[in-house]
Amino acid sequence: MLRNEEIKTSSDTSNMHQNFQIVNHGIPGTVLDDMLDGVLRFHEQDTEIKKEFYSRDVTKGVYYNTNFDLYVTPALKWRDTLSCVMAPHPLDPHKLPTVCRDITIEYCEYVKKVGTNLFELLSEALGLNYNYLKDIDCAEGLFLLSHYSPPCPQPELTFGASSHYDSSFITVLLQDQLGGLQVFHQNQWVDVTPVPGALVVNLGNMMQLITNDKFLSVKHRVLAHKIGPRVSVASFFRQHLPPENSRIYGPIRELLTPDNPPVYKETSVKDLVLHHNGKGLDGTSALGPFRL
Ligand SMILES: O=C(O)CCC(=O)C(=O)O
Ligand SMILES: [Fe+2]
Repeated sequence: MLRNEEIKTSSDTSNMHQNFQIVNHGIPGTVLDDMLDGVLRFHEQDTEIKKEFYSRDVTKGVYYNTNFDLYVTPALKWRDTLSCVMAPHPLDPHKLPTVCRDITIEYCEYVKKVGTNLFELLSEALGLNYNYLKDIDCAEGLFLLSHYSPPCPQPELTFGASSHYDSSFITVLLQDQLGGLQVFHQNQWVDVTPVPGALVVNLGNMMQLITNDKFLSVKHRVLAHKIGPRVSVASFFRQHLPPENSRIYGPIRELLTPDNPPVYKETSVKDLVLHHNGKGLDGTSALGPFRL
């Protein structure tokens, strides 16, 4: 696991990295490889078998489709995705595709631990008790997206994922070695070059909202490739469209001062996700309507 100093401590969070890679995360390399293989196995099955999982109903625990924002996005992405709602309610394992069932469950158990550790470190980096972010349920929800981008004949015409911010508190991302992920940093797109065995961590919109812009969510995208396929697994720490009475989040009171008044309204994860999904991956932050 990364050490606290690597995230930056409470006295200096002004330049908090919005995106970083971690190597000592405790997940065995074989588990990472098996997870990527599992995703490949699922997507490379016969269409007839995958059809069983095809749906655009986001209230399902497991669903497979292409471009979740198909009907609103200005341009289509070169990517298919298997989406699995892994937590807070345990998913019935039988809902998961057989070809990647066991490894998905095993990988998620590890990722939950990584997420818990990260929320402890991020709490401390904010100058809060290490339990703070866990206690407000940031680590409760886990929404897993297993992406597959086939080789693309004209990669200059599309993206693996167009420019966007994640709606999560944090996203733990496992990518294969092909590359293509970029973050927008100091006014330019910068490659997040794959490091064998590493996980990428992105800060998402919900983190930016509760920290009142102390931690900013990272704008990122994935280029399409002539070669491939490219496989990646994004673990979103947030609840997935929870019920109406879900928890309300606003800027953390302990971080506010007369010089740092709240800049966001209180909102539920559900409202933010609905707005995010409703506008699609259009390059803008979903936080706009939630700003005061
Ligand atoms: O495939 C990747 O590397 C990134 C995926 C991503 O940004 C997402 O699922 O939000
Ligand atoms: Fe993303």
